Amino acid sequence: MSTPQLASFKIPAIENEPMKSYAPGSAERQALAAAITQMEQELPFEVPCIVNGVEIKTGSLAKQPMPHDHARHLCTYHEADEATVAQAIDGALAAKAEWESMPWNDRAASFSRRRILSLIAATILGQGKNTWQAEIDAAAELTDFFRFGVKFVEELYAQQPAKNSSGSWNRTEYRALEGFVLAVSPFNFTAIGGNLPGTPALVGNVVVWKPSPMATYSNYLVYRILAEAGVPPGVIQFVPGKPAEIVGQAINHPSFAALHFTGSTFVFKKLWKDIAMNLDKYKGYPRIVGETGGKNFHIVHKSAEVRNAVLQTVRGAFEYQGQKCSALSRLYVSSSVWNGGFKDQLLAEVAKIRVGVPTDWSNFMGPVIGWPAYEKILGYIQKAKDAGGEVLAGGTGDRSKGYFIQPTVILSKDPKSVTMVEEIFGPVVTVFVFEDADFEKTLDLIDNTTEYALTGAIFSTDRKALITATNRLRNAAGNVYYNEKCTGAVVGQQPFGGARASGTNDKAGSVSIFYRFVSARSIKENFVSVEDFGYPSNLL
Ligand SMILES: NC(=O)c1ccc[n+]([C@@H]2O[C@H](COP(=O)([O-])OP(=O)(O)OC[C@H]3O[C@@H](n4cnc5c(N)ncnc54)[C@H](O)[C@@H]3O)[C@@H](O)[C@H]2O)c1
Ligand SMILES: N[C@@H](CCC=O)C(=O)O
Repeated sequence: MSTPQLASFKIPAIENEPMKSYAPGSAERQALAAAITQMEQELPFEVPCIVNGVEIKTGSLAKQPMPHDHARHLCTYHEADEATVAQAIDGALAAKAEWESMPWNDRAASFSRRRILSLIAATILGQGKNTWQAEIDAAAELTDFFRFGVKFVEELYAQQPAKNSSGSWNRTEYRALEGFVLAVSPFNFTAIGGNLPGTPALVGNVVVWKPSPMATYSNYLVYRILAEAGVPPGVIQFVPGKPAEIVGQAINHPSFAALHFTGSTFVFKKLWKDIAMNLDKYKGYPRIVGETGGKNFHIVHKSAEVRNAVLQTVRGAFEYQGQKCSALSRLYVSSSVWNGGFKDQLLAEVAKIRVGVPTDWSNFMGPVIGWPAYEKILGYIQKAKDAGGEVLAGGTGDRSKGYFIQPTVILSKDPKSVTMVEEIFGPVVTVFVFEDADFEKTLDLIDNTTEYALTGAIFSTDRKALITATNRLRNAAGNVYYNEKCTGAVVGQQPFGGARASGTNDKAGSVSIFYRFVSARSIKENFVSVEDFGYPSNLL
């Protein structure tokens, strides 16, 4: 028997989750310190796959090391094998009918969660974020994704045909996709881990979720939080393990209906091609949603307020060790500003940055995520040097205990040198100084230098310069900031995503993304019987 829905419910008013400051002596600092200590005492945790709400221990074990202390690991996890993935897909498809037909308010209730302290601690220890970065991610952004998601779906469902001809009623129904959604999430945001399965599930889809090996424990806690909040068994299947195998098996399945991916451009393009090659296997045309890499810029006009531009640059480039898709990595500065104090202030501020374990409150930067990232980032610094780049700050690393790289500033005379073009995903910013008179030429350069188009910021007190830059850079970034760093988009405030090689720009944190995970059905009901098949125009 279907469940009656006896009212049109309104969701409670929502605001962005207030962020806690963790100031010295505050209750939240004390509580978080205790949660971290407890987690450190209890680790390593054992993480199973979870299929149909049941823990599966395959026995094929992998570790998630802690990037600040690589000899120790936060968890050991069971890698999903072929049988487990098959069971996850079958189980999700079996859970689909009940979930998609559940009254919307009941589905929504499972996503109206509150912050969880252990998730912040897991993000600090497992992904190397300092407290503030973990707070904006695992507490604020995750909560916002879910709560605003509920509001966006309410808005989506309210979109109904504008007109009804006399004697009829038109309705639009937002069906879940036919089949299952595959969510493949990155290491760098616990919130994105939750959002990738959460968004499709909110609109009634069932999801097979493969988390990043480097964020397994925090993502497992997200799964548990959702399950405890009421997401039924089978609706989200948690299958950590070998990426290529698990993802390959899922996209080979005839019921594969959508990919919800965030990660590198390289992997996304590969998956898109694999899906295209499988097209004849599928029942429909799979939806492909992917937010990927960036090569984000700041341009500092001669009219810029220098102090603000410097400090925003430091945060944009070095927060979370530059491991945000939105991180600043190419900086264009007008020569009068560069020589008139920007350079000196930038280097003085960078020299103040403390790099070290994320559990030490005074560290602004922590470790990069792992050994391959460490090698890759230092490799890019070497390539920049080989190409004649001048390392003004940093350039070195220490991997004896954790993967630490100093904040690095490179000055390049060649605006198309390798570190101006390719995504590094680490604490490295390359500067190009342009003549004041070449502002417009530099805008074209920004537009043409990389394949990416994710975020950018314009620093100027001259409105005309802001307008010119905004127009000339129309397709160079999906998120643009004036006099503010190019990172830190907030759900419900700056819908996030870029175009070109940076992704499908479906705007996480807005109603737009939900359209990608529904397949609308138009229903027309007629209340007036016809009396003859002929038309008045047929009458003689
Ligand atoms: N645009 C955005 O919103 C956004 C947000 C966060 C991160 N990112 C991007 O993500 C990247 C960093 O994250 P990452 O290192 O986790 O990315 P990644 O591409 O290495 O991994 C992303 C996911 O894909 C999986 N994967 C890796 N190789 C695979 C393969 N061959 N087949 C199938 N799946 C595979 C990984 O296990 C992970 O779950 C950066 O490029 C960054 O710019 C983008
Ligand atoms: N919300 C983030 C984007 C996440 C990318 O990794 C920001 O804008 O900093």
